[in-house]
Amino acid sequence: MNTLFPIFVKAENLHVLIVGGGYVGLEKLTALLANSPEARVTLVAPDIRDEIREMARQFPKLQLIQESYHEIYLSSKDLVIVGTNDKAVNRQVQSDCKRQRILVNVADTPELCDFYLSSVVKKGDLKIAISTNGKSPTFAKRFREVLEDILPDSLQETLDNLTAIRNQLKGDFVQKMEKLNEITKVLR
Ligand SMILES: C[C@@]1(CC(=O)O)c2cc3[nH]c(cc4nc(cc5[nH]c(cc(n2)[C@H]1CCC(=O)O)[C@@](C)(CC(=O)O)[C@@H]5CCC(=O)O)C(CC(=O)O)=C4CCC(=O)O)c(CCC(=O)O)c3CC(=O)O
Ligand SMILES: NC(=O)C1=CN([C@@H]2O[C@H](COP(=O)(O)OP(=O)(O)OC[C@H]3O[C@@H](n4cnc5c(N)ncnc54)[C@H](O)[C@@H]3O)[C@@H](O)[C@H]2O)C=CC1
Repeated sequence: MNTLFPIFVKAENLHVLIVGGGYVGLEKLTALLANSPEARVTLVAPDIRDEIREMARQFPKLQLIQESYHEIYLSSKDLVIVGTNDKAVNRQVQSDCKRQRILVNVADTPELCDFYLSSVVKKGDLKIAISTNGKSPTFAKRFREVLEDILPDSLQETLDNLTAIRNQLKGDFVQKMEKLNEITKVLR
């Protein structure tokens, strides 16, 4: 059974810690900032890839710390993503996070994750997150590409029109809901 509960997080309201500055750190950082460029992110690692240093120049809320992980860096963090090449460090970060009740993702170790990153389809304001319950991230990536191809760019216009109608509708909640359900029947 797939028991994952999907939510959409306002990452700009959070302070995220990324532990590890290699390929995995870069991948997760890119995924985070592509969706939430205003998120406050601290990345800690003794070796930090040049691409990450370049990103720090573009994203003022990204702070780099060239040090090894220490529990002190969990202070005032809401969410942690760890992907170092040292399994003992990854496990240490995970157990420190659990003790402090901070949600943690250990990039290549599903059993240590409180949450997974998803493949993300974006068409204007529409955002679809895809997960395979950890079964095949590659399938999630391919399915994202399929959805990106078939969703028309005009979708944003539809959403804008529906927002305008939504804002103009009079009546109580139930009346508005009925009207919007009626108008959107053509989408089925
Ligand atoms: C459980 C999860 C935890 C997490 O990392 O959050 C996880 C775990 C693992 N990934 C592994 C490998 C790969 N991951 C990717 C890609 C992505 N992985 C992502 C998410 C997740 N990966 C979470 C589950 C998501 C779900 O529920 O479906 C995506 C969707 C989001 C993102 O990371 O941003 C992003 C695609 C973004 C996009 O393009 O849309 C590729 C393909 C590629 O990079 O081209 C490969 C290589 C091919 C392959 O193995 O499939 C391995 C094996 C490591 C090893 O062999 O050592 C593990 C560990 C394991 O499975 O045991
Ligand atoms: N690169 C990939 O696509 C994938 C990698 N993996 C695994 O994920 C792990 C990380 O991979 P990469 O990012 O490619 O490795 P990498 O070698 O490019 O980077 C490792 C990073 O971890 C940091 N690090 C090491 N000890 C640390 C500590 N004590 N505190 C903080 N940071 C520390 C290093 O400074 C470096 O920035 C590896 O074990 C790899 O086997 C798994 C799946 C895919």
